[in-house]
Parts: sequence; structure tokens; C-alpha cells
Amino acid sequence: MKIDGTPYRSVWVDQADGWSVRIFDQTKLPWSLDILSLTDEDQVATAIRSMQVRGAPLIGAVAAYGVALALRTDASTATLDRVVAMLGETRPTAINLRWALARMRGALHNLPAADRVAAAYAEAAAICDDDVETCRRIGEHGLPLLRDIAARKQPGQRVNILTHCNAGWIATVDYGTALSPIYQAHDAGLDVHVWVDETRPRNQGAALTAWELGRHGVPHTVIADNAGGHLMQHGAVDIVIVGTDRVTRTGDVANKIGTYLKALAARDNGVPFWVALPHSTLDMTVADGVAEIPIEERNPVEITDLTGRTADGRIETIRVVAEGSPAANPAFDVTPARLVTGLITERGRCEASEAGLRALYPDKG
Ligand SMILES: CSC[C@@H](O)[C@@H](O)C(=O)COP(=O)(O)O
Repeated sequence: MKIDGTPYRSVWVDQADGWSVRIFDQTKLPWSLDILSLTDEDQVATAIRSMQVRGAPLIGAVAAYGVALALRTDASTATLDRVVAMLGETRPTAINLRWALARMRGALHNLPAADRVAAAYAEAAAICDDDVETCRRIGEHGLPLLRDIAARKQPGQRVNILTHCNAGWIATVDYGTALSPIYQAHDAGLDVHVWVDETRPRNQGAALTAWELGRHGVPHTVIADNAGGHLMQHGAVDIVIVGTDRVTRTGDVANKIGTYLKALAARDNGVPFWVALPHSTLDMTVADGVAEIPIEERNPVEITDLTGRTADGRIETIRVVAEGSPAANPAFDVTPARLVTGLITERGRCEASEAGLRALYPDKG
């Protein structure tokens, strides 16, 4: 994606020193665009835990570079195993993290220690390139859905898409998953408009998706998370497209908390509910998403406190919950496959079912 005319990915190796890893600090968006330099695996772990980087594909890509950074100091097998285990614990729900770390370990563990650092950087770069191409293709396979809706519209009517959380370029290495078809539709001249769920508690929709869409010139409106059902009842939503952190082999979908409620509302109102995912989000080892996918419990302070910018430009955090009231913060939920209209992948679209997934991914476990 371009920022002020310059193309950027969401993670890259610093060209000047050739080894440190650069990311955008997503906790500072949309107020400022700060670039952070990560120089060791502990900084990578902190960036993932604190959500300076977030979004399932991106945390996998950044963790891959975390392995390369650790091996710079000690390229032993013990360090390789330690960093893979340590980074794998940073966030539990997105399977992309474990996928990327397993790919790194697989590429490196049989190599002589002397060859590991260069190979680790090369493998991390390959993971990033793979993600970029994958997300571009997700856009290509999602675009016909939006074209079909546009074709049924009267002149002057726009295609209304609802999305939850942030599954745009800043959640991946580039292009995004759920937002990739939307960017392609907008670039192709389709009249699209996006309802952006604010996505409490961390407001990835309000802070990140709105920022991304705004910079790309895509018409959008931020709504309270609870507005989606009402808008669907009144015909204001043509399609829901969300990203995901893990899809089971049966097509159950883990995504940011609140996604399940959108799927229920969509089903009740006959609104198609599509989920966009790269191959790295598929977990063929899991059958029942509700029972088996670990749901991240985050700090309740994300519920009790809100951060924003004051009129005079200061970033402030304020408490919005009565003192003494406890808060709970499950960060993801699982939408059962029966509520999902279909999956948009880099290999095409399919039903959210084992048969659908196996037809597209006969090579996946
Ligand atoms: C392409 S990103 C898909 C998902 O990772 C996204 O929808 C999401 O839920 C992100 O959650 P986050 O907690 O911000 O990492």
C-alpha cells in the first residue's frame, strides 16, 4: 500500500543496516504513523503481545523475522527451538503465528548453524512475499461477489459492505484479506461503501480500518458494534466480509469478538456472510472451533479504559467503567460454519465445510 505516494509493506528489513526489522506501531494509529525498529526476539515478542503488530498474517510474518533476529546472536539448535517456542506463546488464537514458526523451524533445523542466519532472513522474506501474493489473489476471488451485487443495483446505488475489526493491509504484509476485494472493487470503479464496526474493546475498526480506507479513498462510515443488526434489518448491508484468525477443517471461523453476533444477524436478515482467509489461517487439525480453538483472554483494562486524542492533540487514556466493577475481555469468538455463506481464499471461493476446503486444499494435512 502507498503512504503519501511511497509503497510500504507492514513489515520490512531496514535497508540501511540490512538486518533490523521495521514495523508500524499500530498502537499509535490513527494519531501518528510511527515506525519501530525491532532488534531482538524479545522486542518482537513484546510488539506482538502489546499489539504494536497485530492481525493474524502479520504476526506470523513478524514472528518469522523474530527467529532470524534471535539466530543472529546464537544460531544453535537450542536457540532455534527456544525462540520458536517463546514466540509461539505470544498470542494463542491466530494459527498463522504457529504456521510461520513451524515453517521457519522446518527450513532451518537441518542446516549447519553457519548457514542459518542468511536462510532465516530468506525464509522470513519468502513468508512475506507469499502473504502479499496470497492476499492479492484473495482480492481477485472476492471481487466477483461485489461485481454481482453492483450489477443488481439501480444506477446511483452503492454496494454496502459491513466489516468487523481490521483485516486490511496493516493486518497482513500487504493488501489485507477482507479488505483486499474491497480495494480491488474501488480501484475498478465500483461504487462501494463500507460500514466499519468500531470493534471494541481495542477499536481496530475505528482506528485502523477507517484509517486505511480513508487513505485509499474508499467511502466508509464507522458504526458502533451494535448497529449492524439494525442496518441489516433496513436493507443497508448487501454483504458482510470479515477476516479470520483460524478456520477449522469443518469451516468454523475464529475472528475478533463480535463476529459471531454479526453472522447471526446476517443469517436472520438474509445477508451473505463471507470470510476471507489465506492458506496460513487454515487449521486442519481442528474440527470443532467452539470446543477446540483457544480464545485469548486479554487484560480487562482494555474494557475499562479508552484511549483517544484530545482536542488539543494529546493522547489520553480515560476510564469509562465504574470503579470497582470487574471486566472480562475474551478477544475472539467462533462463528460456526453453518452461519458462513462461504470462504474467499487465494485459490478461489468455497463452501465453509470440510468438503469445500478439501476440494481447494487437497495438499493440506
Ligand atoms: C487479516 S487479519 C484477520 C484477523 O486477524 C482480524 O480480523 C482480527 O481479528 C485481528 O485481531 P487482532 O486482535 O487485532 O490481532
